[in-house]
Amino acid sequence: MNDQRPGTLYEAVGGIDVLRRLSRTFYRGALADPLLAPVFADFTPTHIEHVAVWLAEVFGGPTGYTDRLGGHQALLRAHLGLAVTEEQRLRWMELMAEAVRAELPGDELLRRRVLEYFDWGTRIAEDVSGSPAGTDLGDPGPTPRWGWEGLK
Ligand code: HEM
Repeated sequence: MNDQRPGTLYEAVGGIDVLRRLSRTFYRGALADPLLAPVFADFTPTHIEHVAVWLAEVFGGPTGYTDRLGGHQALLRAHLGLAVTEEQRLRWMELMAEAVRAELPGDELLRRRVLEYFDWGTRIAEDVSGSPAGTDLGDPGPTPRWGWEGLK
């Protein structure tokens, strides 16, 4: 993991509009998928924007999720009670990998780092989703940051 590059993953993906497209393409797939659609029964279009804003912050861009949307704790709380299975997590990863191939620049290291973040993050989402809605998560600390060498 010593393949250092200058700048942030946020800059390398091409900024917020690319992350919006990534999020939109992913949800188009997820909502059409028989295994995932039931999990997203309460989906609204704001979801697409919120995921893009979260990813921007994780990848070293603007801190909009912490500033306006409740930060790390709100992100974790959104997954409480969903009871995500490992099979659903793996399907989520497959659909995100397709979205990454469709929407991100053709830079293999960049794509790999982004998918490594999703592999890490979906395991946390699955774990948290096993606790009931409203569970007190304590202070999870600041929003995680992911760069060219993974978790910062
Ligand atoms: C790195 C992995 C993940 C990220 C970055 C992520 C991101 C987010 C964000 C930002 C929200 C809040 C949306 C909003 O405010 O409207 C959210 C909610 C949600 N996520 Fe995830 N998520 C991840 C993994 C997963 C997985 C693996 C599943 C299920 C298979 C999942 C299912 C959901 C659902 C159903 C909601 C909506 C909950 C509600 O109704 O409020 N997420 N996610």
